[in-house]
Amino acid sequence: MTESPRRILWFRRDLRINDHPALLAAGENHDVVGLFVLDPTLLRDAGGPRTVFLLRCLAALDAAIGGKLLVITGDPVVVVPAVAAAVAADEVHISADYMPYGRKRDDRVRDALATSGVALVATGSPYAVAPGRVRKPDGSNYSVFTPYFGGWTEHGYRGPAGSGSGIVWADIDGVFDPAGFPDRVLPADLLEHQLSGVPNANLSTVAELPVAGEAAAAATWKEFLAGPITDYHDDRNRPDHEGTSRLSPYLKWGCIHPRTLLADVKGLPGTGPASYRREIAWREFFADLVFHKPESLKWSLNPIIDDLPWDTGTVADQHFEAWKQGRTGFPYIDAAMRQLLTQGWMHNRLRMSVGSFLVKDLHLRWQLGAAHFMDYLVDGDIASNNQGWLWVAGGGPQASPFFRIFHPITQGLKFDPDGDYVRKFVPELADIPGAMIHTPWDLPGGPPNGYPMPIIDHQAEREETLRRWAARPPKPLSSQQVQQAAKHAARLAAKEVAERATDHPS
Ligand SMILES: Cc1cc2nc3c(=O)[nH]c(=O)nc-3n(C[C@H](O)[C@H](O)[C@H](O)COP(=O)(O)OP(=O)(O)OC[C@H]3O[C@@H](n4cnc5c(N)ncnc54)[C@H](O)[C@@H]3O)c2cc1C
Repeated sequence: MTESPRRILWFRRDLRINDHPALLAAGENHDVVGLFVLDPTLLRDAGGPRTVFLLRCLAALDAAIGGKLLVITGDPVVVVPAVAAAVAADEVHISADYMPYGRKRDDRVRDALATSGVALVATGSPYAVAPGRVRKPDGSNYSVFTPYFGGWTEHGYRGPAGSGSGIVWADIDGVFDPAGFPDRVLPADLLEHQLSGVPNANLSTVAELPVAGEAAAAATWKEFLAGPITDYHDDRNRPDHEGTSRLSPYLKWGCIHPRTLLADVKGLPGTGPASYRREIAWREFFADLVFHKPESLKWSLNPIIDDLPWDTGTVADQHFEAWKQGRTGFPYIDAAMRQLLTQGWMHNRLRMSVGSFLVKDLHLRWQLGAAHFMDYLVDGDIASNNQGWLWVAGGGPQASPFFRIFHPITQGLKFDPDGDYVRKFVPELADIPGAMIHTPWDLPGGPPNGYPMPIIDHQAEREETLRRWAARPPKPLSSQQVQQAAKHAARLAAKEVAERATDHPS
């Protein structure tokens, strides 16, 4: 045992030192040991861009705490108690995890620590309002965004937790025996990604990942606050503008906390900051939905969607491949799919359009698209991604109706009117001026430079989707559903256009 009391801050999706309630709790009258566990189970499902970005975030965190971050590969149920014993810590502090895997893991780690009298203490979460907190007056959870947003606003959230600069990072040299931890990963390996020994780690990456870490997150946010936020309400729908904050990868790994963002936009005039706050609430709403309905990570909550006849076989496989590679022959769709491959990111409007294209033009299951997104998105977040796909596919409680089908050409003409977005990611078409880029098959001689002809006829596939929907297996409605449908129809008749325009995650 050593003289100075120590606690562990087990970092997970909170890779920062400021506005970090769990870190402040750990550091109260104690030196803190920073620990991150590279869990092979989580790495198995993480795509290359996300894993590489994570490693770079860890390297940045390590530098920020004077090179004192312990990174160890293994099952947290084994690693966390072993490190607690090795550094003689009496408590392990965490930001609570609300996703299904994280909740179970934390329960197991709590039990394992308890056998040696060490407490697992949770303070805060990756959200401004933790999942499960916002409830209807009758105690049930919300399944539609607009009322949730009202409840979330009424519930309120705390201000930022303050700076972590006063934390004393424990000096464990001479206490911690590295020989007992052969799976320790050194900072240099994090940066260089020399992690061939880490089970399941996918280190294939894309060329253009954002700069990682807390300082980069703060700089990105500052830049957004200094300008683009003013026009965010309109610009967030324009993939040809740099109109969104690009904070999603940082929010994913907790390099910045939504509480900080919400505090900074509070009181700012205009529609931009108000819209931004609403988008942050979408992230919280989706986490809340998954908290209450973890099964929605795999299946549609409306079972009719999964029961529809979906395409399989050779042509379906070819279509899926063309979609993944950005070679469908629809420039707006292909630009987005190529942005995903080269930047590990895609604009929200395009996430909806390419999703609709996969599900309603190619008749492929949403789960295929969700998995491909998780392989490539640097911001890949299980709750936002799956609920985003459920929204697109009409499979969630808060969803676009299945019969709403995005048009792959008119969406491009509307949101990328001069074709600048397409031009950036589809070099074969770069010489086509203006809006003509969206319909290259109309050019004399067809699409240039080997760019493909459309792989499907949108109008025909749209009709096919509607045909399959009309022929869906009948499912009798309960009397409660009949009443709800009648109320819903009356409400829609009153303000249909306005409701549909605002009640979708864009
Ligand atoms: C099919 C589909 C899959 C998606 N997968 C993910 C994912 O894996 N990870 C992810 O973070 N977002 C996902 N989104 C939501 C959204 O597309 C991204 O959050 C957004 O594009 C990130 O860019 P930004 O940070 O510039 O967003 P901004 O417009 O600047 O928004 C600020 C923040 O608000 C949150 N936000 C904005 N829109 C949404 C939304 N529709 N749903 C949930 N949160 C939102 C994000 O945290 C975002 O960083 C998905 C959306 C769809 C339709």
